[in-house]
Amino acid sequence: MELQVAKQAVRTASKLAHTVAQHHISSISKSDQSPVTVADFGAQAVIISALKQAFPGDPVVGEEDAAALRADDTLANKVWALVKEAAPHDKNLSERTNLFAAIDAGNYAGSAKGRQWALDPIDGTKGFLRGGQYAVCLALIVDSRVELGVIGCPNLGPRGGLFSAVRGKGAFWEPLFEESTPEKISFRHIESTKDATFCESVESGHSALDTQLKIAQSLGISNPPVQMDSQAKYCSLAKGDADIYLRLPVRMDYEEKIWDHAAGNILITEAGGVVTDMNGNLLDFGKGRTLKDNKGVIAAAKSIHSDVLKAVQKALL
Ligand SMILES: Nc1ncnc2c1ncn2[C@@H]1O[C@H](COP(=O)(O)OS(=O)(=O)O)[C@@H](OP(=O)(O)O)[C@H]1O
Ligand SMILES: [Mg+2]
Ligand SMILES: [Mg+2]
Ligand SMILES: [Mg+2]
Repeated sequence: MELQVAKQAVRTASKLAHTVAQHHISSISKSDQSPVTVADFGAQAVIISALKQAFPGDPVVGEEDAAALRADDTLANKVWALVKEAAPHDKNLSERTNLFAAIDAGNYAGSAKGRQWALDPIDGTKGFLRGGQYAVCLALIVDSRVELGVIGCPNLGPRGGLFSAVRGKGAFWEPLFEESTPEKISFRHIESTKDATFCESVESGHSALDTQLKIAQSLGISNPPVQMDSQAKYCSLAKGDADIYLRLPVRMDYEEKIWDHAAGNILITEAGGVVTDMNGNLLDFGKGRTLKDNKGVIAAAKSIHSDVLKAVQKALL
């Protein structure tokens, strides 16, 4: 039930974003200087509305809020038109006033106990703006642990990708905009770290790419890294296109957001990988809206994760 609802909602939101991407996209700048677009707001509205219909009692930790729309009627009308086109029969979104409430329902502060959804309506908004990779990411967290994750990647591969994982059930790929049987995916088998390929951030402000280069060298890696925005990085590892994703903090005061990692986290573990922080601890999704207790992210195949962790710790001594 949860999986079907999450997949349908991510498909609808991905279609909305993909439609916006066919035209010139403008963005507004949030208080942290990061960009947000009409597609981020629209995708958050349709996903939260679908969740509230199926699971009215479940809280949602979503990235966006409706403040900018409440203050700008033209912007609100644009988002409303997208939402009506993407989800014309949604009863929770029958009037424009419902739009703000749906988006603002993502304001949950997070908790260590019980169910909560983590939603990144568009992850990699910068990638979205440059026509690169971006991802619609939704995860169900129960008692601080991710139980289900769904990621829509409109630009990953010729048919896009809908990635999904449920704890204990494996990781799957299917084309994003067609109905077809999901295919099981997994990490590729590699014997040694020297054969590995990194998948890394595009933004040097999001991850210490210079340090990562040194770590790659210390692991004997000569393959050039693959750079892409968003949780499409986790998807690439899970389907065996790359082997290591490092996200090493550039600023020690930055706390990673749970919606930037939750769906990718279970996709990795269900595809045969391991995710820890740079101290080797599992990510704790029960500390609020951020991963307060973790610094850095290391995702890799089970067979090489401990070697990668050692190399990271040596490089940061
Ligand atoms: N300083 C800093 N450090 C780490 N992460 C940050 C930082 N600033 C922003 N963000 C978050 O990065 C999210 C995008 O990450 P990506 O992996 O797509 O970025 S990139 O590959 O580095 O370009 C991006 O998510 P979206 O806003 O959903 O695009 C942000 O939540
Ligand atoms: Mg994000
Ligand atoms: Mg986002
Ligand atoms: Mg953002």
